[in-house]
Amino acid sequence: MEGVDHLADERNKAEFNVDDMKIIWAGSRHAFDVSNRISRFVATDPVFEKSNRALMTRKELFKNTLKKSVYAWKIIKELRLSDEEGIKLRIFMDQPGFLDLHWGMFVPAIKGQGTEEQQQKWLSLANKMQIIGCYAQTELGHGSNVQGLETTATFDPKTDQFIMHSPTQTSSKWWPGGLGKVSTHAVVYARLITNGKDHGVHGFIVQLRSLDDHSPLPGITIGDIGMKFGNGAYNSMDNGFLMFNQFRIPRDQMLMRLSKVTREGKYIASDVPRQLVYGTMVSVRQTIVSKASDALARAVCIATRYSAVRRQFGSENGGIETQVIDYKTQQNRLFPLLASAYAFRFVGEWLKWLYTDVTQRLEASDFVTLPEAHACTAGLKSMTTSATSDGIEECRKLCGGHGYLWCSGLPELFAVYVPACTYEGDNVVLQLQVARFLMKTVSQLGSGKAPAGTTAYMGRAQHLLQCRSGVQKAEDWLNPSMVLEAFESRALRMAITCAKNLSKFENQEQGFSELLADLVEAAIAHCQLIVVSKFIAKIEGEIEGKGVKKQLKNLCYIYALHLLHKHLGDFLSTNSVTPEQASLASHQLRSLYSQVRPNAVALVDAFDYTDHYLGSVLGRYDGNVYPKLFEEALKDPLNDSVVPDGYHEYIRPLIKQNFPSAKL
Ligand SMILES: CCCCCCCC/C=C\CCCCCC(=O)SCCNC(=O)CCNC(=O)[C@H](O)C(C)(C)COP(=O)(O)OP(=O)(O)OC[C@H]1O[C@@H](n2cnc3c(N)ncnc32)[C@H](O)[C@@H]1OP(=O)(O)O
Ligand SMILES: Cc1cc2nc3c(=O)[nH]c(=O)nc-3n(C[C@H](O)[C@H](O)[C@H](O)COP(=O)(O)OP(=O)(O)OC[C@H]3O[C@@H](n4cnc5c(N)ncnc54)[C@H](O)[C@@H]3O)c2cc1C
Repeated sequence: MEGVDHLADERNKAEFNVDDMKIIWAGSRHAFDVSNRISRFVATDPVFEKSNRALMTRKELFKNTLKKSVYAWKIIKELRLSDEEGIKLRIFMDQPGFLDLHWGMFVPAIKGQGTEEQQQKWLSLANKMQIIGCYAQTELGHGSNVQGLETTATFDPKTDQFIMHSPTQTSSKWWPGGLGKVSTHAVVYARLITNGKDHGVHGFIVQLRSLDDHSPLPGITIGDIGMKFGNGAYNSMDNGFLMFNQFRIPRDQMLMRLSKVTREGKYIASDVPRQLVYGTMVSVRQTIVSKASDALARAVCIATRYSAVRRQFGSENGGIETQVIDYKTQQNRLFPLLASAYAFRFVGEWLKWLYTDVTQRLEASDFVTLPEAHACTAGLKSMTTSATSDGIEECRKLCGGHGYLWCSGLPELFAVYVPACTYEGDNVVLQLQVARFLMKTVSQLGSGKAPAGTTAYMGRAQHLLQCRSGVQKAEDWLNPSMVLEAFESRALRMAITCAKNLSKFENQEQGFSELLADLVEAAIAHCQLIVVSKFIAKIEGEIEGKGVKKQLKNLCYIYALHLLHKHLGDFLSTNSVTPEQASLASHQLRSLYSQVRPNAVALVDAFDYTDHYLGSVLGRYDGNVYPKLFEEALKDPLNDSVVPDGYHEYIRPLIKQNFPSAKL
C-alpha cells in the first residue's frame, strides 16, 4: 500500500537513537547535514533520474552521462557549492563518468607532482573545467608493473621539446577513464629519455584534442576500448586507448616537482624518494576504502530491508510466515556484512587521518612514514574492495530470486563495483606490497629499531609468539584485549613463518616467488588486524547518543569473531586459539546476532540513503516491495504489447509446425 511504512514494526523495535547513529556514520553533524541535503536535492531533480539506464544503448548512456555531468557542474557553479558539497553531488549522481577522473586523478596528479608555476597555469584551467583531464598510466601490455611501461618521452634539445611516442602496440595507453571520448588533456606516464639515457617513468601533461573542435591533435590516435561487464554499470565511462606518433610537447609540460630536465637536457633528480611519482595512486587508494564502506552499506541496506519484508515457511495453522531475517543462516551471512560496512567506515576515517599526516610530513621533507602509508593504503584498498565485491554478491543471494532482477539494484551495483578489485592496483599485487613491508619489518626485529604505527605489535614479538589465549568462556570474546591479542598473535606468527621459510632460500627473490600465496595470506591477516584494532579504538572512544555505543560494540565483535570463524585454519594452525575457544567464539557470535536482530533495520536506516541512491525496489525505505516489483515489470519494453514482436515470424510457425522455408 502506498504511503504505508511496511517496516514500521521493525523500526519501532530499535534500541538506539537512529539520528545519533546517522551522525556517527557520516563522521560529524556537518558531514551528515551536507550528505543529507545534497542526496535529497539529487533525488528530486529529474535530470538525475537513473532507473532507465539498463535499457539505454551505449551511445545513449554515454550522452546521458555527459548531460548529467555538465548539469552537475552547472549546479556546483551556480549554487556556489563547496568542494565537499560538489563531491557529494557527484557521489549521489551515481553514474561513473569523466568527472571522477578529472577531479579524482588529473587535478591531484598536477597538485602533487607539478611545480608551483605548473600548478598555477594548469590548475587555473582545470579548476574551471576549461580543460578536461584524465590519468593515462596503464598500457595494453602493462598495468600492474608500472616500471614496465613502454611509452617514451625523449628530450629534443634542439627544439626544447619532449617527443612522446608509442614504440609498440603494447605501449598503447589502454583503460584510462575519460580518455576515450571526453578528455582534452591527460597526465601521461612515460619513460623519460635524455641524452640516450632512460630515467624511468615520469608524468607529463599532454594536450590530446583540439579545444575548438575536439578532434585529436596530429600524431595522436585515440578512442574508446569498448563495452565492459554488465548493462549500464561502468559503461557510462569512456575508458580509452591512446597512441603517440612522435608527438611533441614543450619541455615545461613534464611534471617537475620531483625531478627536472634543464634546457640543456640535464636530468636533475631531487633527493625525495622516486616513489612519490606514485603519489596520486596512494591518495586514490585511500578514498577507495571509504567508498568500499559506502558500496557495501548500499547492498546491506537492500538485503536487510528485504529480509525483513520477505516471509517464507514457518506458518502454523495458516498464520503468518517467518521473516527470512529471523533465520540464523540469514543472520550469519548478513550481519557480518553489516558489521563490515561499519568497520570499513571507521578504518576509512583513520586512513584519511594517516594520509593527511603523511602528506604534511612529506611537505616538511619527512619521509619516515611513507612506507607505512603505502602499505596501509595498498593493503586496506585490497582487503576492503575484495570483501565488498564478495559482500555485494552475497547480498544478491540473500535476496533470493528477486535479487537477480535488475531492479533490485544489486546486479548493477556489483557490475560497477567489482573492477575496484583491479583498478588502482590489482588486489593481489597490492597485498604483495604489504607482504614486502612486513618481511622488511620482521627482518629488522631485534636490530634496535622498534616497529611503529600499525606494526607496533611486532615489537611485542617475544610475548606474542609464546602467549596462549586466555579465553575461557564465551563472554571473554567481548574483551577487547583478548580479541586483539588473538589477531595480533595470528598476524605475527604468520608473518614470522613466512620470514623463516624465506630465509631457507639462497635467493630471496626466488623465495618470495615460491611463497607468494602464503605471503598474501600473511598480509591479509595484518590488514584484518588493522581493521579490528581501529574498530575497537572507535568503540573505546567517546560516542554520543542513546544506545549507540552498545550497537557499535555488538557490530565490532561480530566483525572480529566472524573473521575468526572464517579464517579458523589460520588461528588454529598458529595456535592463536584452541578449538574450544573457537567454539566459544561461535557461541558468542550467535548471541550477538540475536542482539543485533531487533536493531537491524534501524542500523541500515542510519546510512541515510535515499531511495534514489539505493535504486532498488527490494531496498525501498517503506518496504512496499511487491506492488513495486509489478510496476517495474510492466515498464519493461517487452510488455509494451501482449503479443511480442517475432510471434508471426517464429512462435506461430513453430506451434503450427509450419516452417515455410526450412530444410530439415
Ligand atoms: C565520485 C567521487 C569520486 C572521488 C574520487 C575517486 C577517484 C576515482 C575512483 C575510481 C575510478 C577508477 C580509477 C582507476 C585509476 C587507475 O587504475 S590508475 C592506474 C593504477 N595503477 C596501479 O595501481 C599500478 C599498480 N602498480 C604499482 O603501484 C607499482 O608498480 C607497484 C607498487 C606494484 C610496484 O612498484 P615498483 O616501483 O616496481 O616497486 P617495487 O620494486 O615493488 O618496490 C620498490 C619500493 O617502492 C615502494 N613503493 C612502491 N609503491 C609505492 C608508493 N606508492 N608509495 C611509496 N612507496 C612505494 C615499495 O614498497 C618498495 O619499497 P622497498 O624498497 O622499501 O621494499
Ligand atoms: C574499470 C577500470 C578503470 C581503469 N581506469 C584506469 C585509469 O583511469 N587510468 C589508468 O592508467 N588505468 C586504469 N585502469 C587500469 C588498471 O589500473 C589496471 O588494470 C590495474 O592496475 C591492473 O593491471 P593489469 O590490468 O596489468 O593486470 P595484470 O597485472 O595483468 O593482472 C593479471 C593477473 O596477474 C596477476 N599478477 C600480476 N602481477 C603479479 C605478480 N607480480 N605477482 C602475482 N600475481 C600477479 C594479478 O593478480 C592478476 O590476477 C582501469 C582498469 C579498470 C578495470
